[in-house]
Order: sequence, then structure tokens, then C-alpha cells
Amino acid sequence: MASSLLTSSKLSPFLIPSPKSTIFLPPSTSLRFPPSKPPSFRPLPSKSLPISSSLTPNPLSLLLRPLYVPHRIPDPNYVRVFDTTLRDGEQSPGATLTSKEKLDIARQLARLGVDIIEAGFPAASKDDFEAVKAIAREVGNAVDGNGYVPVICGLSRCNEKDIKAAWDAVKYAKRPRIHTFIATSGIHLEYKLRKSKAEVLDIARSMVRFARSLGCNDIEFSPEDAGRSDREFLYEILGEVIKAGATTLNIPDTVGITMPREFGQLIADIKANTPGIENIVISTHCQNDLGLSTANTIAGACAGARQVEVTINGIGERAGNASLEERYMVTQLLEPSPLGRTTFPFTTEVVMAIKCRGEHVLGGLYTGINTQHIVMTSKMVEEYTGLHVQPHKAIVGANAFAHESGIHQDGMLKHKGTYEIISPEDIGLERSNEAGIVLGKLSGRHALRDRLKELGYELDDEQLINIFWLFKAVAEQKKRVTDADLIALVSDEVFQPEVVWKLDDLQVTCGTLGLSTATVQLIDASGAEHVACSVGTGPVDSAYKAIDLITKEPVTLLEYSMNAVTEGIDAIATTRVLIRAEKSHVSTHALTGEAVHRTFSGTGAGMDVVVSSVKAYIGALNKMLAFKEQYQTKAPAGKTPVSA
Ligand SMILES: CC(=O)SCCNC(=O)CCNC(=O)[C@H](O)C(C)(C)COP(=O)(O)OP(=O)(O)OC[C@H]1O[C@@H](n2cnc3c(N)ncnc32)[C@H](O)[C@@H]1OP(=O)(O)O
Ligand SMILES: CC(C)C(=O)C(=O)O
Ligand SMILES: [Mg+2]
Repeated sequence: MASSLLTSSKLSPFLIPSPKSTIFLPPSTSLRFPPSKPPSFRPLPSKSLPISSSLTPNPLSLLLRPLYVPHRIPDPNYVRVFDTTLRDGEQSPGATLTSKEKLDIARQLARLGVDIIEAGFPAASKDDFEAVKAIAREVGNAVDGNGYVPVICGLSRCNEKDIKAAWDAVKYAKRPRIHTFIATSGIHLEYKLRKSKAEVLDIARSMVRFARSLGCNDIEFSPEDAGRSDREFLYEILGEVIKAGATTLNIPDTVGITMPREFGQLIADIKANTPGIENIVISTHCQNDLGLSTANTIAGACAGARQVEVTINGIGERAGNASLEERYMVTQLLEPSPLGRTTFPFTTEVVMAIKCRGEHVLGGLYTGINTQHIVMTSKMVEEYTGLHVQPHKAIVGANAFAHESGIHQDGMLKHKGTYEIISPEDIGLERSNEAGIVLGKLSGRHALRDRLKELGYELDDEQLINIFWLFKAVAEQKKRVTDADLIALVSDEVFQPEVVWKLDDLQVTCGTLGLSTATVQLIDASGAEHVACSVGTGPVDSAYKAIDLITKEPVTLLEYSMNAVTEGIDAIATTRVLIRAEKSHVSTHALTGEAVHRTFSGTGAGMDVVVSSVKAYIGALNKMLAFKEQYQTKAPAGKTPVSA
């Protein structure tokens, strides 16, 4: 199906008619293919949506989403997104959420347009029961302008108490769902449940019936650890729960052990061998123990699953197995939180994979997610759980749309499709600069010129080359060169007066063991070298005194200030000095009659504070000397220019 604008008369009969005459058919991507297929951009909706009790109408919900019928999806290409951030996600060690936080996240998930929100495990605690109930009452009833409202789901073991609690919490929603599960693998039956297959089969069947008997017509059943379960037993138990009234069958790879092809085959086999399967929706639930959860989920969808269970930021059960411990610890050292590894498929990865490749390689699959809310949702979950997303994480990581090497930056400046397959606007990301360029030691001249232009500096080629090497020198010592760094470098290099004296070399010794001593070598306008040495009260004072010995221009230092323009140990320091010649040029103020002395300022920038200070001093001296020369050659006899 083409990603194009069609009139509503051409719509699939499964789609609810749009109030407007045009509609984006799925997938409405801003895919970046070569220029023959230019990216399409749509305006971003308003940013920073307030967290309020009323839901913002989701403009895409009506356009993309087929009518909700629990056991059947009218459009065979539509994939339901079941978000379990608030249930499996909350099982991440350390990710406990308060009821208010859960409610906030649920509201945001509704803005994102997920089809089902698994809000919690109501039997687990009174708090979780109340949180699920509150979500069901509010989010589960906030039907948006297009008729969209998420299904609110609660998880329960296969026992009456859990199922009753789940129902009592979710029943307030317009579309309530009970999700019940029981393990089916040999290892779980033998060691955990200590039950036979026949017993488990009987429990599953009777508990699904029980859930139906409560008045719930939307029942999801999961054979826990399906990835390691005996196939024949799976077909049998799934067939039985369908007969008992299950409307969605979720196939969990609970320990994340399957390979994508294997998981796809599992779904295909279930589809081919389970009696009555054509009357229900098949779902995937893939843990990430081998880092394959997203791949497995997509493989499952390709094999016929039409619901995908995912979480925001990939949070979920467990801390991982032994072989991953090492990586876990390293990540902990580098990052503020242990989410270096994810445990679940990222909602965003699965959704964006379907959005980007659904039409071309996934047989036309699409979802109803309004991807422009992705960034906001990710940030909210990060904030509330305290589990930080690693910078290099796909889609939502801080570096996902950043480009640091010169060749990439050059490509991005020429055409964004050269290095980006997704437009950041599509996920609601506003970049500080158009092409996502991060200046660093691998950047080239194109990127530097472009950034300087954005900052308002139009440099000629020679200036650019000078700045470029200075920039490289800074970048070699800093992780990132910021705008403030650049501005400091430009002012230092470009806005200097005509050079009379130039710093060639500087050596200082200072500390508590003796007097501060500086040796300075300056070059004069003719290129001759001059060296002097002096002691002083500190490294800057001794360097300034050494300079005075060379220039023989006695001055008074009126002001000296230093700022770290950027943060951290590798910050650039800018120094500003204000000097006055001892035999200063004086004039009389026209109004006050006071003597006005001409002063001269200079600035210097650099990561070495003494070098930065010396550059500032020499800059001020050069201004003073230039002024002196101008005055001596141009001032009419008997007149002194007014000082400033
Ligand atoms: C793969 C998953 O993500 S499964 C979901 C995991 N989520 C949770 O566990 C939610 C938080 N859990 C809890 O708060 C608690 O475990 C509770 C309240 C659910 C249960 O607490 P307790 O009653 O004290 O039981 P406990 O957790 O110690 O043990 C689990 C019991 O349930 C049984 N059980 C486990 N799964 C199931 C199931 N799907 N259906 C029925 N019984 C089950 C176990 O065999 C064990 O029974 P036993 O006491 O007869 O040996
Ligand atoms: C409860 C089930 C679906 C689960 O989370 C799992 O098996 O991983
Ligand atoms: Mg799970």
C-alpha cells in the first residue's frame, strides 16, 4: 500500500471514515530514500503537551485505526500495540512507580495512541489495584474526538482471586481486558508450578471461563515460557482456551531464548496447528535476554501475530543472565543508571521499524501510533522510573540523530537522507540545529563553516582555515565543541586588532616552592623574536611583567576577569583585561571637565588559563599601540582624542 494521500472514497472499508476528505494511508512515514522519493514532512503538533486529565485528540487515531473488536482486527495489516510499561516495565528492578506516575504515563500512552495499556497486576498490591482502577476510570474513558480510547488491561495468574482483582480494577474502562497466564514449559511445570500438563490445561481452561463469567468479553491468555514449551501441548492448551473464550493469545518468549527465525516459526506453527486460531488475535511478548526482542517481535508479526507487546524504553523484567553481568557493570560505571541493557522490545523500535519498513518489506503492516509523541513519552518514563536511556539507543537515545564525523556531516548538510532514515520530527524531536551536527574532533570544514554561519559568523576562507585548526586543537581535548567554545575561538582569532606583538612561547613555573617565574617569547611586527623572564606574585603576574620588559610600554592593569565559558575540567577560559598606558592619552570631558583616560581592552580564550590571560593582555597592548600610532600620525597638533 502506498504511503500517499487518497480521497476517503478509496478507503478500506475497515477504516472508520474520516471527517476530512483526505487521509494518510499507512504507513505515513518520512522515510529517507534517495531523492527520487523525497521525504514528506508534516507539521509537528504543539510541543510539551500539558499533563492534564483530558486527552488531546489524537489526529491519527481515526485515520489509521480499524474499529476495535476484541477477537478480530478488521484490517489484516493492522498491528495492535500493547504497551506493558506499567506492568512488565515496572518489574524492572528499581523501576517502581507511584500511582500518580502510572496515571501520568497512561495518559501519555493514550496520546501516543497505543491500542492496549497493560496498567498493572491488580492482585499484587492494594496500590497497584488502585492505580489500575484509576487508569481504567480516567484514561479508559477518555474517548478522543476520533473515537479512540485505549483498552485497559490488568494481569492475573490463573486463579480466581487474581482474576477477580483484575476485573474489579479494569471494569471501569470502556474497553476492559483481563490478561491471565500460566506457564506451559516443562521446567516451569515441574519446578515452579509442580503440576502436570493435564492440571495446567484444566486450570487454564477453567480460569478463562471464569474470567468470561465475570462479564469480560476481552480475555488475553499467555502460556508463559512458550518459547521453551512443548509444541503439541501449546497447540492443545491454546485450542482449549479459545474454546473457553479467550480473544487474544499472547506467545511469550519469557526468558528471551529464541532466535528471530525460531520465534517466527513458533508463531507460524501455532497459527497453522491450533484449532480455532482464526477466531482470535495472536500476540508476541519477547524478552530481551539475548538482545533479540525487537527482531523476534518483528519476526512474529511477519509470521502472523497482530499484537505486539512492548514497553517504552525497553524496560522490563530481570537484570539479565551471567554472561551479561559484565556489560551491566561497565554500563553502570559509565551511566547514571543500569539501563545499559534493555529487557524488552522498545515500543519505539518496533513501531518505527514497522513504520519505516512496513510497506516495503513487511507486507504492508502498520500501527496506529502517533510517533510524534515518542520522545515525550520516552522522557517521561525515563524521568519517572529513573532508568536512563543509553545515549546510543536507537530512536530515543541522545545520539540517535547526532552526527559527529566530517564525512557524515558534509553528507547531512547536502541531503539529510544520506545518513538518516527517520526524520527526527517524526518522533517529536526538535534538534538544536537542522542537520543534527555535533562538532567534535572528527568534524570537517563544511560542518564548522555551517555552524559558524548559524551563529552569525560569515568567515572568509583564510579565517575559516585558521579557526579550523584552532577548533581541531580544542576538539582533540574536549568531547564536544559547543557554540560557546566556538564564539570564544572566533572572537579570539577574528576580532583581534592588527598584530604588533604576537605570543610565540610561554613557560611558567608556580606553586608553593618558590617565586612564580615566567619566560615569554614574543614576535614583533617584523618577525623578530624577543625573550624576557620575570618573577611575580603568580603565573599571570610574572608573565605580564615579562611582557612589559619586552614591549617597554608601561601600563596599568585596570581590570582582569576570567570566565569558564564551558563546563567541566576541559572548559575554555576566556580572559578579559582592561589596561591604560602609564603615560595615558588624556582629554577633557566636554560637559564635566574631568580628565578622561583612554583605556584598551583585550580578550583571550583557551583551555590554559595562563595562555588565555597572556593573549588577552597582548591583545589590549596591540590595541593601545595601534591607537598610539594612529594618534601620532593623524591627530592634529595640540588636540588629544577623547578617551573611551
Ligand atoms: C513472567 C512474568 O512476568 S509473570 C508476572 C510477574 N509479576 C509478578 O509477580 C507481580 C508481583 N507479584 C506479587 O506481588 C506476588 O508474587 C503475588 C501477590 C502475585 C503472589 O504472592 P504470593 O501469593 O505470596 O506467592 P509467591 O509470589 O510467593 O509465589 C507464587 C505462587 O503462585 C504460583 N503461580 C505462579 N504463576 C502462576 C500462574 N500463572 N497461575 C497460577 N499460579 C501461579 C506459584 O506456583 C506459587 O504458588 P505456591 O505458593 O503454591 O508455590
Ligand atoms: C506474564 C507474561 C506474559 C510475561 O510477562 C512473560 O512471560 O514474560
Ligand atoms: Mg514478560
